[in-house]
Amino acid sequence: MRAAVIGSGAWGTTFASLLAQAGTPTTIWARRREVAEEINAGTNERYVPGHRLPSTVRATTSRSQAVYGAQLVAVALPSQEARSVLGSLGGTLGEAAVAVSLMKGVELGTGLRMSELLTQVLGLPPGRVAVVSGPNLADEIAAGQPTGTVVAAQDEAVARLVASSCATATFRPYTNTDVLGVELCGAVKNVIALAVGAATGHGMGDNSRATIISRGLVEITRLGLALGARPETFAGLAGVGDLVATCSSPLSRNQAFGRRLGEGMSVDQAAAASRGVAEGARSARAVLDLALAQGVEMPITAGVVAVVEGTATVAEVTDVLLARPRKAEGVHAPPHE
Ligand SMILES: NC(=O)C1=CN([C@@H]2O[C@H](COP(=O)(O)OP(=O)(O)OC[C@H]3O[C@@H](n4cnc5c(N)ncnc54)[C@H](O)[C@@H]3O)[C@@H](O)[C@H]2O)C=CC1
Ligand SMILES: O=C(CO)COP(=O)(O)O
Repeated sequence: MRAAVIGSGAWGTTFASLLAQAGTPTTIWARRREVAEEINAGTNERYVPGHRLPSTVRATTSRSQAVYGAQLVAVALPSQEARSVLGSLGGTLGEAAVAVSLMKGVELGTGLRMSELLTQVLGLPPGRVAVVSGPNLADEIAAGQPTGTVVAAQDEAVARLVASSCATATFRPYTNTDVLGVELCGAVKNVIALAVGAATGHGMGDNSRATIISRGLVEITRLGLALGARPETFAGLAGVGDLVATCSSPLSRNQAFGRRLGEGMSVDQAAAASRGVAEGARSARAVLDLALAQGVEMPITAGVVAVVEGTATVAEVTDVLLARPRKAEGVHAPPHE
């Protein structure tokens, strides 16, 4: 077994290390030559500072060379860049190769989840595309801290294959066949983490944070159910697990991005200060468009879109959310009369 990882950022490099630790030699595609050379010398200080990479992790700046002969091709790019980066690989993967999305976003304009995008751009049947999503802050995993994750694929056998290729003594994958649900959880929790950060930056405390997390989970669940996800997925590692990790960890880039907005920075300033991609900032609009098309209400997500697009301040969004008609707690509860 040989694997390729497209993307040499925090998660791509860390996931490549997991694959290598699990016994699968892995080649990373890096956009920049100096990053590829550094990985070949055993480190990636910008994205995985302070860690040595296994010797069976290699890197190249040639996409076709990275995927040549790979039975597993994992993709860890910013979601909005995936289409353009992967375009040249369409139809080049081996007969039995499996593509794995490590990304947590929704494509703007098309509303495609990343597994759908991989299917389309790489020319693969949906059954040969898997996703990995869960409470997986790259810095902690690179440091060898234990965590669980979810590997989802339509075909349980494909999910098991991917799970066995990345399982280590500290990285414990569970399998799931609810690809849609697992993927939506990952994309929407980034939007909710951004909202939590914005509230914190604006001076709100733990009660506000917990309220946004809980009502955020309702939004994720509402959209997921409307699109056909399975309810139990939301209570699992990819749902509650990742929502809690991202909304409570100071390591989260999405939360930090939101906090900077809450403190008064512009979107451009917050992006410039970010340690890496903050998917929630760009996927929020795509998620909201999906919700609008389904007639699903997502008021926190709508608030994030308004702040990111500059049509409302954090203070104005807070007022709007608090002034909404009161209702019962349920996912589908109508407003009180
Ligand atoms: N970092 C983390 O803890 C985790 C990240 N993810 C997800 O994985 C995906 C990738 O995230 P990270 O690796 O953390 O991002 P990152 O910001 O650390 O790295 C992104 C990588 O993509 C490359 N890139 C950016 N724009 C590009 C372009 N136009 N063309 C080619 N390459 C480009 C960068 O050079 C870099 O190598 C995101 O969807 C993220 O939500 C998922 C789980 C954990
Ligand atoms: O997806 C993640 C943790 O599971 C990483 O979150 P951030 O992109 O907000 O850092």
